[in-house]
Amino acid sequence: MLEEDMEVAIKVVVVGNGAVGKSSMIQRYCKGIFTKDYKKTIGVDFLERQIIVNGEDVRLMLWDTAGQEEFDAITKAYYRGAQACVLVFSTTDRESFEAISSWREKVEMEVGDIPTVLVQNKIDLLDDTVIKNEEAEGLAKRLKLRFYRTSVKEDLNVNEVFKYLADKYLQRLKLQSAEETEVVHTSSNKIGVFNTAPHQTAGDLNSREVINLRPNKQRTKKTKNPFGSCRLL
Ligand SMILES: Nc1nc2c(ncn2[C@@H]2O[C@H](COP(=O)(O)OP(=O)(O)OP(=O)(O)O)[C@@H](O)[C@H]2O)c(=O)[nH]1
Repeated sequence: MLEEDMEVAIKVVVVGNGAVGKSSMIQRYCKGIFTKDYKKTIGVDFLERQIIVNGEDVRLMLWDTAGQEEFDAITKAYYRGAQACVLVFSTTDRESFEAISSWREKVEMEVGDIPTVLVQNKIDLLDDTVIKNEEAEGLAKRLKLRFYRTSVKEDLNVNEVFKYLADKYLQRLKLQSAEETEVVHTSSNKIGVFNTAPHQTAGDLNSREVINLRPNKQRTKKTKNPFGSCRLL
């Protein structure tokens, strides 16, 4: 259990070629709607949703980045600080599948290794697929990523994608907390050893053994408003 009355906020970037369904996926997840119209994302957009994962309040901030290369310079800046990533390609767009590795590199260059998931969207159009199942699964294996097939249109597997990422992020956070506790524990043992030197004062010890407690989690105060779970900012 993490601290009470605190909620974990996770910045998630959704990336992939144009028209694969990134905006639609975020809209489906945060607003529960799907539209057939294609409106190219200019730069970056963001929506958020609060969920409970393993008893923890989690606020997912979903950043919708433009898939068109012309916006690359703008979108890259928004990867900074991202804590999880969704890589999306479309069942009916071969190029979007082949571009996945380069999208991953772009994100990794900015934020390193963060919880990431590979998503094949538009599986309602499987009859027109241009990517074999083995190819998609092979890519996921090569990149060591969990793989989901979604249809934003039919609302298939969208919730699962974000739940998995939140869960994975929380696991890392807990592991990190445990490691920090371990560091404090080890240092305090060392202070005990120093105590055997008769002329040392507490001040001396503190100046030698500095214990760094880093608030390394991005958290916000818990919102009590039950209607605040989905907002357009
Ligand atoms: N059949 C089908 N169409 C979908 C699905 N998801 C999205 N679409 C359609 O695909 C088109 C592109 O969707 P967007 O969400 O705008 O794509 P995007 O990836 O955000 O595109 P950019 O903003 O250019 O990066 C729209 O016409 C959507 O209605 C799906 O699961 N199935």
